[in-house]
Amino acid sequence: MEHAIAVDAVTKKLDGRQILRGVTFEVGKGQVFGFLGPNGAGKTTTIRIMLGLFAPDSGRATIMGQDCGTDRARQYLGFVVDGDGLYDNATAEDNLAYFARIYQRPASRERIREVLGLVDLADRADSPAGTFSKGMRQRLAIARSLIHDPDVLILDEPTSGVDPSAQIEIRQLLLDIARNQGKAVLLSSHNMDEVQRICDRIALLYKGEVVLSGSLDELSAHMGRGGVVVRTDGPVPQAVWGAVAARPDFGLAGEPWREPGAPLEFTPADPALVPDIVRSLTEAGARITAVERGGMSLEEMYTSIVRRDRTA
Ligand SMILES: Nc1ncnc2c1ncn2[C@@H]1O[C@H](COP(=O)(O)OP(=O)(O)OP(=O)(O)O)[C@@H](O)[C@H]1O
Repeated sequence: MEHAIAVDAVTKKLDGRQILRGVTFEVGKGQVFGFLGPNGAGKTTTIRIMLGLFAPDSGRATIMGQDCGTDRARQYLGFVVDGDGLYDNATAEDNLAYFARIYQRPASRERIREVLGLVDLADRADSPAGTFSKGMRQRLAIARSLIHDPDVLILDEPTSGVDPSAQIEIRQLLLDIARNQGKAVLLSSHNMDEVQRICDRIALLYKGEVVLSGSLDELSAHMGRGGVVVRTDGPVPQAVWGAVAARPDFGLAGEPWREPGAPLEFTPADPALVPDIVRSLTEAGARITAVERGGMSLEEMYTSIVRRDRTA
């Protein structure tokens, strides 16, 4: 299947410095893709290449199979980067009409009202953008990026600086755009919780390279090494942890007796050992309240990679 966005071994030098060192990732239609990385990792440079503002030194970047930077690629692409780019004195409707003309796809009044409805601003069509809250401006900017019905949407920190309830609305909108309209949404973000909530897949860029990529479920299970977390009712008595610590194949992690009330974490040699772990704990007198799969959160994955390297 053709990828909506395909970035393949892209390199880029700026001012004699190697900024991108072979960046590769793909985004499919209907997906929300999280593009992550610490400051200076090269996200904006990669986004500029996708928007056609920079050409790669080597490698290839395409939007719906068309080379980034070509008019054909641009027609498939909507974006909100570097602020919302709205005209404060123009009404919401006029802002959209203006951008539709830039895309050489003049939009009918019906189309403009339809897109404003999608971002829940239909009743503010005649209000100047300057009267809108930050969250409403961001939704109007997203509407603007959708006016020519692109297949791909690229958003740089779309919820930065908006209040929590407006963030929820924007996330819901992005999910709707991907799931119900089948568009590919690439979202750069420093907010791991947000990415974990709405993204299907991620790429973590670090020092100009993708150091982690894939579906969040797979990454979490893989980096958590298939472990399990067992929660108990009250502190774990010595006899209980002693019973499971005596079985190296159970893979008891840490020293639970040092932290009264902490859950017991295991990375068993074989997932089939989980019922044996539960039985051993119960027989030793533990009152188990929950057994959970112990994958890593995205934030834990991110910090384990970035911190590990910084301290190396
Ligand atoms: N036009 C330019 N000329 C020279 N160097 C640049 C240029 N643009 C960016 N850089 C450098 O490239 C590196 C990567 O920057 P980039 O903006 O792509 O990172 P980023 O991942 O988007 O970071 P942030 O999260 O802070 O936005 C930085 O060291 C930056 O100083």
